[in-house]
Amino acid sequence: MAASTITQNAVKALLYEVTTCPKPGLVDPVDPGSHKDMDVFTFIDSSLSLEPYFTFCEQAGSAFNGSDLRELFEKLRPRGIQAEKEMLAATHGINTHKGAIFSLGIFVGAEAYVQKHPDQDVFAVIRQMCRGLVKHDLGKASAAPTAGEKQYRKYGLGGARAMAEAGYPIIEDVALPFLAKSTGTTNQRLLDTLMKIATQAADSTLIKRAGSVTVVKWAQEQAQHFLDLGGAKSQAGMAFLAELNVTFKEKNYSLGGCADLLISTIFLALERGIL
Ligand SMILES: CC(C)(COP(=O)(O)OP(=O)(O)OC[C@H]1O[C@@H](n2cnc3c(N)ncnc32)[C@H](O)[C@@H]1O)[C@@H](O)C(=O)NCCC(=O)NCCS
Ligand SMILES: Nc1ncnc2c1ncn2[C@@H]1O[C@H](COP(=O)(O)OP(=O)(O)OP(=O)(O)O)[C@@H](O)[C@H]1O
Repeated sequence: MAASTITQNAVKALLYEVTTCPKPGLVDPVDPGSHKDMDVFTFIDSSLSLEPYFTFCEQAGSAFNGSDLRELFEKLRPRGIQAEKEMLAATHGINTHKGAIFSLGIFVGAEAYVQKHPDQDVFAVIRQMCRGLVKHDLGKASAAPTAGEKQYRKYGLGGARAMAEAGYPIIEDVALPFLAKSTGTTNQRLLDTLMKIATQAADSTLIKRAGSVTVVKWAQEQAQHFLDLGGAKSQAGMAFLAELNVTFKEKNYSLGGCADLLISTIFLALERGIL
């Protein structure tokens, strides 16, 4: 049976993001960036493996009729852990989409819920779904802390979880309006939107790889400089982006979190006919 529109747009969003080129440090069709263990084909395999997961998230969102939306998030989470395993089976053990399984799964569930409850707003629904998430996940010590858990202890940054609990303000207030107003080819619009996200995000993948939080301000300044030069539609912008890609690869930097935020932005843009 063909997947529904929501699920198709989720998979499409993953494929649009990896196709966008050239992204600094990230995997795209001509360059795996700072990710030597994967390439665009790994991302295609990973994206298609996640279709049953998005179908689940969509059905769960569509069927949910309770009064406490945290219960919807609690339904998605164990299925998300299974989806991580399915991704790793499809990629022979490589983490291509861990962050996207988390954030896009939330968006798919929320969007399906909103389609059944059209008086509600998707970002407000996400805020209700993820209420208390940072305290719940990061408020206790863990035996084998992840990068996100370590950064919470060291810098007080809540990473992907804090972004979800706040209802993704970077997407609602910055990325989606920016993409809606953007012009040019799809690739130019998506590159500019990625860099717009990078002017504001505190990306836990970047912090982990740099081993320092000061990298955040540096990366935000680089992204702003690219946009100030005229972005993807300008020769100066594209020349600067090529230099930035070299710097990212030399330093083994990656904007994995920004890529995930772009993926969810693309998903909503497809849902709303902006792309
Ligand atoms: C919260 C998640 C992303 C794990 O976080 P973790 O502490 O392992 O890592 P970390 O915080 O560094 O981020 C993981 C990924 O999130 C993305 N990310 C990084 N920064 C950001 C940001 N500011 N905003 C959004 N996404 C980001 C990146 O892709 C990164 O690789 C999720 O995988 C999770 O909940 N894992 C626990 C198991 C689980 O419940 N899985 C199912 C989720 S539905
Ligand atoms: N096009 C892309 N290229 C690379 N990473 C991406 C891309 N799109 C999204 N990401 C995100 O970046 C994350 C991968 O980052 P990273 O490779 O640092 O994680 P890791 O495999 O846990 O760490 P390491 O490679 O240091 O062992 C994934 O969770 C994924 O969600």
